[in-house]
Amino acid sequence: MNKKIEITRRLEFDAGHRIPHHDGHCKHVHGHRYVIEVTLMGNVLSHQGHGDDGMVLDFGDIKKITNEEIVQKWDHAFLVAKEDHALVNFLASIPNHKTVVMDSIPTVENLAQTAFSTLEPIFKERFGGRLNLSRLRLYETPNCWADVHA
Ligand SMILES: Nc1nc2c(c(=O)[nH]1)N=C([C@H](O)[C@H](O)COP(=O)(O)OP(=O)(O)OP(=O)(O)O)CN2
Ligand SMILES: [Zn+2]
Repeated sequence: MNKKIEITRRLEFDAGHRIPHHDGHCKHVHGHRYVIEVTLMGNVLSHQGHGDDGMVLDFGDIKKITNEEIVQKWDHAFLVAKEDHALVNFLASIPNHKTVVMDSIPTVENLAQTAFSTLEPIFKERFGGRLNLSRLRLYETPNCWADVHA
């Protein structure tokens, strides 16, 4: 019996953003402690004598890839929409500021979709298609999150 199993690794990062046309307080520059949960689906490996025996994938591999591709890029960065010209120009005027200019408004939905579409092909390519990114959850606050499903 070797059923497909989902495993999830959670990582956290801090970033600034604003939603420029928001009707409420989110139009102001502010930040969040984001939490990203990366869920992979696959079969449990039967690799007697290997470190990954009994695993879908070592949690350490999920951590390493998610860190390299998302967390290190977005942590302590300001995530700004390219259409938010005033803020893009202001951030560009600060020497060495860590700014990530996004194609879309940095809502939690859009950030989650960006993270999903960045990570999905990487997991597929590195693990020979035996795994798939089945869900990516991004929390913007403890009460607000978005899920992207494969
Ligand atoms: N669908 C979305 N709605 C909102 C988003 C979003 O990304 N997608 N973002 C915001 C704000 O940026 C903010 O992050 C959320 O603020 P708020 O609703 O105040 O959330 P809190 O958890 O801080 O609310 P509490 O009332 O303090 O629990 C707004 N909407
Ligand atoms: Zn916010």
